[in-house]
Amino acid sequence: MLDYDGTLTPIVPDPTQAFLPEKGLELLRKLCRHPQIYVAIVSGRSVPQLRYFLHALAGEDITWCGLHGGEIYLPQSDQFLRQPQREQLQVQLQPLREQVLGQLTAENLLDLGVFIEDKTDSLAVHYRQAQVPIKHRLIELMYCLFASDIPLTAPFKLQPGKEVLEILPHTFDKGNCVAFLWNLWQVQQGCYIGDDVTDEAAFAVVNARGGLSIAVGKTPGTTQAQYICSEVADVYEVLVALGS
Ligand SMILES: O=P(O)(O)OC[C@H]1O[C@H](O[C@H]2O[C@H](CO)[C@@H](O)[C@H](O)[C@H]2O)[C@H](O)[C@@H](O)[C@@H]1O
Repeated sequence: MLDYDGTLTPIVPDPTQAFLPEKGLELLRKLCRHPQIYVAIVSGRSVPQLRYFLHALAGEDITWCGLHGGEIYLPQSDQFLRQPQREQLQVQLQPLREQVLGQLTAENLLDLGVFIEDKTDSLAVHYRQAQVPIKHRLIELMYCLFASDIPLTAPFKLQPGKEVLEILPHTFDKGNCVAFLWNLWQVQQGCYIGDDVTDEAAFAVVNARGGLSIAVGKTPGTTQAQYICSEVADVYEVLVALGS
């Protein structure tokens, strides 16, 4: 089970440009064709976005988990699983979307390197390209909104990531997603590789089930993962070892 951004592909300034290097594609293809391995991508991106970036793997036996587990496509049964309350949550997200957009516009933050990636069921507010004072102001605004307007924000959590704050339903969680796949596949030996705070929930589940957890770019003491790799190139070495 593999995270996408920062794990299979290096972090880049523009999220629309996070294409998978050819070597990563080759390794994933090989793993997908391995008779004893199930492959899943477990990402904060939506499933359609992941499949766009990885269109070269179309037709391969790969399970797609998007929106931090909020949606899962299982190719074996051709099933697209979504959270049961999805439509109601989309309706509840709309006034919060308008509130966030209104506040960012009022403070001109959208002209200063902040932008919203709208994933329909969730919003990612990116600030990688903003100056430090702007980042601080944005973070303050978002946390104040969540602390002050409980009726508006209650169905959602504010989840930090790499230079991003995501607004998403509480049930969208990589730990739940990994537990679901583990049970579905009746995994004997599982491995999860990820790089971000959102991957910690997945590490915890894998650790509790006796699997292998690997964090990318972390320092000891900052992650629950059992092992650390320093960069994406090291992840590829692990994939080579897993496939052989
Ligand atoms: O769970 P992941 O696969 O790691 O996805 C997490 C988020 O990744 C993307 O944003 C991050 O990567 C961008 C490209 O390298 C980078 O520009 C941005 O600063 C990072 O936060 C993606 O845009 C989000 O939707 C994902 O939730």
